[in-house]
Amino acid sequence: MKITKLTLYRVPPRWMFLKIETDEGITGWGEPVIEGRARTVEAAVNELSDYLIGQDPLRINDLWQVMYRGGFYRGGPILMSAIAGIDQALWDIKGKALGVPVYELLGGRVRDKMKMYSWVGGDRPADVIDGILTLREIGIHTFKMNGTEELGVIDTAQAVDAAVARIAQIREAFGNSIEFGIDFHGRVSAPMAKVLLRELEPHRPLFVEEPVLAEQAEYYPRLADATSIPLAAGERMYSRFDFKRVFHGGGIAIVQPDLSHAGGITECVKIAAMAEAYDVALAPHCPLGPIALAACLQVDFVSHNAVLQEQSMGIHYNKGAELFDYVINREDFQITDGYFAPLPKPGLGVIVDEERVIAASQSAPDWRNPLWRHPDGSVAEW
Ligand SMILES: O=C(O)[C@H](O)[C@@H](O)[C@@H](O)[C@H](O)CO
Ligand SMILES: [Mg+2]
Repeated sequence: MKITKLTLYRVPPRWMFLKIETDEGITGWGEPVIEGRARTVEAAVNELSDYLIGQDPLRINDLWQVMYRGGFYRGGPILMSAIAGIDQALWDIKGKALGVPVYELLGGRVRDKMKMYSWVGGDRPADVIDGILTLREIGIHTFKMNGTEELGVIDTAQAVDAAVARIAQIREAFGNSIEFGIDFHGRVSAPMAKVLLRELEPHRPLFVEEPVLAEQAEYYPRLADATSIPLAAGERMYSRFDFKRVFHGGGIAIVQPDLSHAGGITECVKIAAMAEAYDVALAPHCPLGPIALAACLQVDFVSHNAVLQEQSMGIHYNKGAELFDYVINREDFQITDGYFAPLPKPGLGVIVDEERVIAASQSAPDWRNPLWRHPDGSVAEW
């Protein structure tokens, strides 16, 4: 079998889908994108296609090494997202060629269902209570929300109290009938993370995500020593080589590699295995589309330490399209009492509505994340 063509579609809300065609009529789909830099990843995928056209798509490991090691400069969000989406599509082709879901190619399922969670509240974490009440109606009991708005490197007791009060309200309203993670979203400095973690401790969040920016990873062990709240990170780490420093340094209880940013299925199953060796849980990051989610689920079902799966239904970013709008077999993404069933179909398990993708790609927005500023006019972490 030979790869004949790569086609990219940028589609609302902020996703990009890749279709890889072969000379035997089998096509694979992937989702290579970095939110806010889709056009840059588009260019990277097009450059990498030089290594792919004419090659055997079933030799995923070799193609992965060629794409990664073939360039003198490697790693980082753009290149690893491009490789990720291509890798997803190659696994999709292989599964379809052999008539089995990808998890069968990775040794079969270690579990019968996979626990998921939903976002509540938006960029500025307001009315999370209503969001939780609505989602509980459809059997979802685990949530995630942003922990703060803009926060200064050193901020006020008032700002800390506002962040904590929101969380206290949730526990007051729901007790421990629900669970929730708090995403600091990299908005919190190391000194303020220590303050916030201490104040949040009594409310027992399931985890605190990105307690500091990934570039401040050396603080993870110190912050972990200062709190009993499990710390999570990973969406802004892009390969085993980024994660190995975090495993070695310690402090992170849950790693969250993004299947569309960290080199795809080939790389993320290896990151999951490294995590297991350090007794670290896996909770793949996925605020993106259905192909990325399907790739996550393929890894979840073969990873003993997979504990939670993010998905973007109702997320505040999905303006202009919802998670399953481009999926024909949405019934396969069965959620029962907050758990996904394994995807039954060959490959990644997603049947893409190509017509709808092509139509939507005509009006794809150039999504950018908001640029926030502090009251003094300086740039704030979003
Ligand atoms: O946990 C999450 O989903 C992420 O922090 C998410 O909010 C960001 O990755 C966002 O997609 C960046 O544009
Ligand atoms: Mg996050």
